[in-house]
Amino acid sequence: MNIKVENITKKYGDFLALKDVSLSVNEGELLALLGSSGCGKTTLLRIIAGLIEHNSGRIFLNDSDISDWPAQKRNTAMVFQNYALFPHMTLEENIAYGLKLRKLNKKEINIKVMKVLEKVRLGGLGKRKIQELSGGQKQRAALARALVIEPDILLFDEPLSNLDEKLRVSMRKEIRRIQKDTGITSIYVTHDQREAMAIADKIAIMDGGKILQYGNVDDIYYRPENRFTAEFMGHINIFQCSTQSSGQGKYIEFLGKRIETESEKEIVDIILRPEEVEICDDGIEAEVTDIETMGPIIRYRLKAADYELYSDMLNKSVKRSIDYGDKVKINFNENTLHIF
Ligand SMILES: Nc1ncnc2c1ncn2[C@@H]1O[C@H](COP(=O)(O)OP(=O)(O)OP(=O)(O)O)[C@@H](O)[C@H]1O
Repeated sequence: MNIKVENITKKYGDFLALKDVSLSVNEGELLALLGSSGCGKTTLLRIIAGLIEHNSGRIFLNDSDISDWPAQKRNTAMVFQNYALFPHMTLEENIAYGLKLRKLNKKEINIKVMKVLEKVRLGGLGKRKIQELSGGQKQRAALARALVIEPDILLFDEPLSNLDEKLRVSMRKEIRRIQKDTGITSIYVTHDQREAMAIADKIAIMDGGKILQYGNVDDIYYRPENRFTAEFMGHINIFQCSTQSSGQGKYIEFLGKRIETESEKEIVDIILRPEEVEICDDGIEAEVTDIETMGPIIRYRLKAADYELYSDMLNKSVKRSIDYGDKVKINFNENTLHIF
């Protein structure tokens, strides 16, 4: 199913939580809604599920306008951070619950439950009580319960926030595998940019009830359209620079390079990702003011001309040992600069 959301607005009292939000998700794709706390991610997800009403705008599944359909009719399933499982029931009973409501017979229910438990790798644990499952197993159970009803749309609301880092990484791979396997169109709410990049086909960056940028993972990371997106998607160097005019147009001078810009502004923000700043044999002089080793990557803090900036180098590509206070040469490809 394709999902299309057009010009959704949502008010809580006087507070405008969603401002004219539009987006679409293609059949079989996973869209991550990424933004910080309070930006409206959960509100949008719940509106799509039909759990809360919106003030204006339309929602389409394929070509059907479902804006006025009740939640039960939409055939969406939601996976929550707190699992929302029934603690007094066994794993099997939890998963069978939605099928019983749909009045399937016992045999059909049994087959579907067994199959989905295998899919989420919980086969053999069906008779366990929910309390007897680990955090990761509970999240698999929540996913199984969502999958078993064969939804058209899967909605994930920060499903991995309760798990520790290692489990989060393995569970997001698992969710990705299952989502690709089943081909169910999905929307995944998260505030973690690494999680979004690891799991999604497309990312929508949200802030203040608006979508600031929508695109595939590379677009969002390498071609940010605004400062917020660039800052949200990882560590950055950011500088302010004044623009100058020449006969041919406007330009900025930055670390000895003259860079043309179409910006009309007098002062622009320049963003340069640390992995684009290379310590090399030839280039701009800089002094090392701090070193942080992060396993495969070393992050150097540098002072070059009047700028402080970071360089992330692959540990194994650093040819000689570099110490605090050392003088080094740095370079960067000016095409990797983002000017806002
Ligand atoms: N029932 C409500 N009544 C009033 N305001 C609400 C209600 N629900 C949410 N809000 C407000 O709407 C805004 C968006 O909330 P929402 O839960 O959608 O954000 P979010 O991006 O999912 O944040 P989080 O990651 O913290 O869950 C927030 O400012 C929140 O305080």
